[in-house]
Amino acid sequence: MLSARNLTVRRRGRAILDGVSLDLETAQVTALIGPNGAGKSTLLHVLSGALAPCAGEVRIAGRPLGAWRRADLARLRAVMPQSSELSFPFRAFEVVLMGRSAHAGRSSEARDLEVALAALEAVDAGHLAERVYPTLSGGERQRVQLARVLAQIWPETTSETTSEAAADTASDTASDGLNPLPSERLLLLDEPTNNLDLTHQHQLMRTARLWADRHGVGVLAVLHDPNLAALYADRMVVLADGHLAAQGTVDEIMTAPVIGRVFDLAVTIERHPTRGAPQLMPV
Ligand SMILES: Nc1ncnc2c1ncn2[C@@H]1O[C@H](COP(=O)(O)OP(=O)(O)OP(=O)(O)O)[C@@H](O)[C@H]1O
Repeated sequence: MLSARNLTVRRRGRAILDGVSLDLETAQVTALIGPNGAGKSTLLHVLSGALAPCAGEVRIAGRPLGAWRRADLARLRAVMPQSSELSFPFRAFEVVLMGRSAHAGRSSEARDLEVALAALEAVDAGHLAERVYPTLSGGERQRVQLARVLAQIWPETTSETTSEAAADTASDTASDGLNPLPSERLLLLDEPTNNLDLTHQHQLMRTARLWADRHGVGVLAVLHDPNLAALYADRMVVLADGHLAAQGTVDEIMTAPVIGRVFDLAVTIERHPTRGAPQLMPV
């Protein structure tokens, strides 16, 4: 779905991303982990097209990022940045409706509202719909922002209005009218669990998992908690000092040598008692 090759970004003469290559597959959740300053947000900016790399290339569905029309790209992949400040007194549902702007001319106002409200329900924020966004808590805002990106890539074939949306995603047509858009979608999430309480952290990751499994969405999430990542992700990509330190399945990455080397932390790995996923403990 997405392939990135040899991405390099330099700032002040320093490579903050240095020759990073990765692939994101449909229907998979990939966790991007690494120490502070490793380059995770920078990589997400480059993958989303918000930042042009000094070298390297990103392709989505085989097409270079720059060759996509903005509106087509916006219906294919949604990006949740690390923070989204809004000073205007928008109501929460209006913030979520912003995610529907990519569908202008293709979707009715009624359908957009239906999707926005369903997306809020999907992140346990239906009760916040009428609240004024700047008055929400950090975690409440975070859930509204997640609803916004879900609304942006919401499956279009059904009028399903629950968090378990449609079982099948529509094929769509690019605005050049020639090439069908791939039916799969991408979600790029930068530290989506910031400010979320324990319950909502797990709920967010369950939502990411559900969208990967049910709708074939490829999810990349920057996460600071490897244990949370290991419970929900298929793969982990580890950045350290701008370099790709490791990538692989959760079992390949959640090992004492890899985690110890990257985070400079001695750990032991245990299995989750019921789910079997590897969980690390500092020693
Ligand atoms: N515009 C910039 N100018 C100079 N340095 C920058 C700029 N943007 C980022 N950096 C530096 O690049 C490095 C990577 O930053 P980035 O925000 O991508 O890291 P991160 O892995 O997301 O960190 P964190 O986990 O702390 O959020 C950091 O050392 C940061 O200070």
